[in-house]
Amino acid sequence: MAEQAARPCCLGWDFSTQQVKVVAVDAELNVFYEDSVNFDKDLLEFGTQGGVHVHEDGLTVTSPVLMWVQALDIILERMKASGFDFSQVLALSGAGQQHGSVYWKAGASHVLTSLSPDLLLHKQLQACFSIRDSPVWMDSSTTVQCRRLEAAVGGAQALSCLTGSRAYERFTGNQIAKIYQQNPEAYAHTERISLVSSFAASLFLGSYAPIDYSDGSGMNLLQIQDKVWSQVCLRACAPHLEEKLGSPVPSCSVVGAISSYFVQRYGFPPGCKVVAFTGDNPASLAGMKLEEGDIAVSLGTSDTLFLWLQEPMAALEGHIFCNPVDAQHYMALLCFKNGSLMREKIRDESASCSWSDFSEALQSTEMGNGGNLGFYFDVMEITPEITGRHRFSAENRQVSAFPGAVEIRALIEGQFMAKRIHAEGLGYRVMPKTKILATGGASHNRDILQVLADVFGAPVYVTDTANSACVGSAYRAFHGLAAGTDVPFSEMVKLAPNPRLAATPSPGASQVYEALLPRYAKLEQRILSQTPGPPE
Ligand SMILES: Nc1ncnc2c1ncn2[C@@H]1O[C@H](COP(=O)(O)OP(=O)(O)O)[C@@H](O)[C@H]1O
Ligand SMILES: O=C(CO)[C@@H](O)[C@H](O)COP(=O)(O)O
Repeated sequence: MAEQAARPCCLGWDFSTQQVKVVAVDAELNVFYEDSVNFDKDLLEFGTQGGVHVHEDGLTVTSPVLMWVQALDIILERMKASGFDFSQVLALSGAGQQHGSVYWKAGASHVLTSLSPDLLLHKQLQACFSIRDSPVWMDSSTTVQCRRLEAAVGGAQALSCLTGSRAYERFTGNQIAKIYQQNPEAYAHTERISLVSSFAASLFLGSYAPIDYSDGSGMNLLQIQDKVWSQVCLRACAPHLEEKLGSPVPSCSVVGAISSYFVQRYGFPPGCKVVAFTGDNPASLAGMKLEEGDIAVSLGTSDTLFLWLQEPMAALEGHIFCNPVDAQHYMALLCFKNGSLMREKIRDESASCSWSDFSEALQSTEMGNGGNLGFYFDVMEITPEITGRHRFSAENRQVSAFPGAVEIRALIEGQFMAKRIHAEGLGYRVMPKTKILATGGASHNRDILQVLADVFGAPVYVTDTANSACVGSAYRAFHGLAAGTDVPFSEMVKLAPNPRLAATPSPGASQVYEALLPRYAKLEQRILSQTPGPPE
């Protein structure tokens, strides 16, 4: 093979719900390498669906932590086999699905610091976890713990003011409380608790990496203005929790140099810096170069809508996280659990398992779908807390089914109308200059993006890769190289490719959806009033 020219770069990782992904970005901030390992397809032995195990109670959702480790082994071995020149990696950072938690067993730190380069990671970490099935963001089994936490701080609004969110079932503090109450022995044998992001950073660091402010904001434990753990929240969840979490750090922190394991096994340079990993949505904000006034829509396993905030605005719906690229600012986020996995189900039922048939259905149906509206929540939705499928005719009569193409458009229009209604409910407005930045796997689908543009009445832009969390992590790694120089992140990414226009609102779209949105909102309230909330 011809000698490859040296190409200094940074790596960006994403330990998301369904995959481990990596990109390599060169000094001109161009992506020149991408790979991913899909848990369901490439690690069949773990038997996951959509990267997770949904337990029999229908509420508990976990992922095997060793599956994540093994996926990293696979991707690194593939890179090595492809001849990737690890010696050019100046720094790396990454992201993880938010809120998930990893429980390192007492003594695991010694294993992490003395890994043999002759063996794969998963072979050496088999006995390092006191909980082998990590709770993840799709879990909704901790309602009892949520109410206790809110009571401990003076109510939902007080908790939202303190930590950026009322208590949410998927948030890590409530998950830790459940493990302490239901598995006290495992909790006692746990010497460190990581988020998925800081767990992944720990693998590269060869020691426990700290939790960053931005992903730490998704725990119901961090005071988002003072950026310290809330003692009252820690005490309400579990004893000795602060020592198990370690101290949180600014998201731009260089947390150390890469472990000798990676230097000896893969040829990383000993000075390769590890920059704090963060949540996948904060990393996506970095990767899309999101600016104030823009709205980001991530269409991954979860759907999220997020935007840049200068000041926190406590609310009883949605979340405020510390901003991952500007320590003085924040980001607001709404999360929708019935995202890509719901779209896949309707695709399989109504479009013969084919995305091209799915697209044809969207192309063959009119904006507004003849007044038909649908709500599709096969798992308990987060925003709002509704479950089940609910269909309504133009006359607001509940019906049991739609024809295939109508079903597909009802799903997509409903998902985007929900996003717009709940965003506007929090005071966010589409302004004349608003850009919608779309990312995530479904942002590959031009016809889905057209509906997004129509419903929001705003142009939709995409970046070259849908893996914005990976790209944002690589950008943050480059920014880490400039640590101590006070170069702002925005300055560092100026040269990065700008998002490109993917869809603009169709003529007449605003009239159609200005009429439909209030109907959708009223029907959502009707369903909410008929749906029992999550079990107390
Ligand atoms: N052409 C497409 N149209 C719609 N959805 C798509 C398309 N291609 C991929 N997807 C969806 O993208 C999802 C994966 O998105 P991704 O952002 O990688 O997920 P995550 O980061 O949560 O693991 C898949 O579940 C799949 O349904
Ligand atoms: O819970 C949230 C955000 O609050 C989810 O967005 C998770 O962060 C999962 O991310 P994806 O795997 O869907 O990207």
